[in-house]
Amino acid sequence: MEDRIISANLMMEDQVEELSLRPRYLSEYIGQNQIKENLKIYIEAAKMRKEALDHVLLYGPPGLGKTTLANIVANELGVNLRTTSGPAIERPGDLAALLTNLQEGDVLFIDEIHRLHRTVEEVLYPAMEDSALDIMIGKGPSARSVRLDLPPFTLVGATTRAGLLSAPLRDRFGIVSRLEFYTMEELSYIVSRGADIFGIQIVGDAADEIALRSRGTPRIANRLLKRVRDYAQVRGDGMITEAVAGEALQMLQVDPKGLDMIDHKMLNAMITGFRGGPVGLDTIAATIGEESQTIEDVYEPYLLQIGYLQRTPRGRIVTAAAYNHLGIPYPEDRG
Ligand SMILES: Nc1ncnc2c1ncn2[C@@H]1O[C@H](COP(=O)(O)OP(=O)(O)OP(=O)(O)O)[C@@H](O)[C@H]1O
Ligand SMILES: [Mg+2]
Repeated sequence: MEDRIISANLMMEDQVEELSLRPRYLSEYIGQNQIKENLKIYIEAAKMRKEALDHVLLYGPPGLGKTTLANIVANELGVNLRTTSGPAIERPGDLAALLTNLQEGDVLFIDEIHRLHRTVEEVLYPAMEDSALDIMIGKGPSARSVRLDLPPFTLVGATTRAGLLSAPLRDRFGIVSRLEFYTMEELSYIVSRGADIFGIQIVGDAADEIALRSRGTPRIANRLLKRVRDYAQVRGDGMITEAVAGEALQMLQVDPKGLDMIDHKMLNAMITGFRGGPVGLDTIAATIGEESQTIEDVYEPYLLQIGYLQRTPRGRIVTAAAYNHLGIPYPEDRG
């Protein structure tokens, strides 16, 4: 995948700054109000009962705040957080080692949990359900399974693709939350908060302008803010005015809806090559030279959300709204 300014994926340079921008408590976490409200109650109840919080599954497109929430859950509970990811756990023994090192009430965060190996996943079932670990001792006919007790813990799983989770795994999460794209107002607030943390001045209209182009995604809002900050420092006096923000965003080739070159390429290819669809995902992918999975996880969710694309059983369709945005006449015979 190309590195693009509005990519919701993490680039190296961002990782350090992400740490400083990342909210640490629910009170600093903007938006996702329903999820916050629920978590607040569950966390408080678990603390009152002095029990581990039920297992939590967080899912949604990249950059919406899953990792951030996992950290917050541990902070709010006042417990340790162990972080790992699906592909990082190669063998069942690796997971067993992680689990036996947990202290009572700890949070184990498994990112990209849909990528757990099957054999590893099976270790999780008794761990999640009974706080137990089944270990095989010996080999061949004399092999037997021994059950070890684990301290009660909370598993927080994150994934961009809940659909790929096996049913037995999904069913073992007591709390399942889908993160939604953020509203303009929320993103504008996130931008202003970021500017505060960076110690730069930004006018409200400029924050709105950045929010508008952030594809409902805090990670993109923060990244655009940083690029605009650079521009303001070099071309202006450091203050982010509406004019400075406008010029900087223009230079970044992100259009007023937050669409970039790749979105344009994809929509244009579907319109010129396939009369706007329906086109199968794999065909789109081949036409623009991207992977189907990247399109499905990263590019498409926002286009679906703003109603520029539609999913049908026969493939994706470009909507009239998208034609309109691109300034291309909508074919009359399509009603
Ligand atoms: N609710 C929020 N309020 C303020 N900032 C946020 C919020 N959610 C996310 N952010 C910011 O966006 C950045 C990206 O969030 P995070 O890493 O949690 O996303 P993610 O869902 O885990 O993404 P991925 O799927 O790529 O792992 C964070 O570093 C943080 O600065
Ligand atoms: Mg993450």
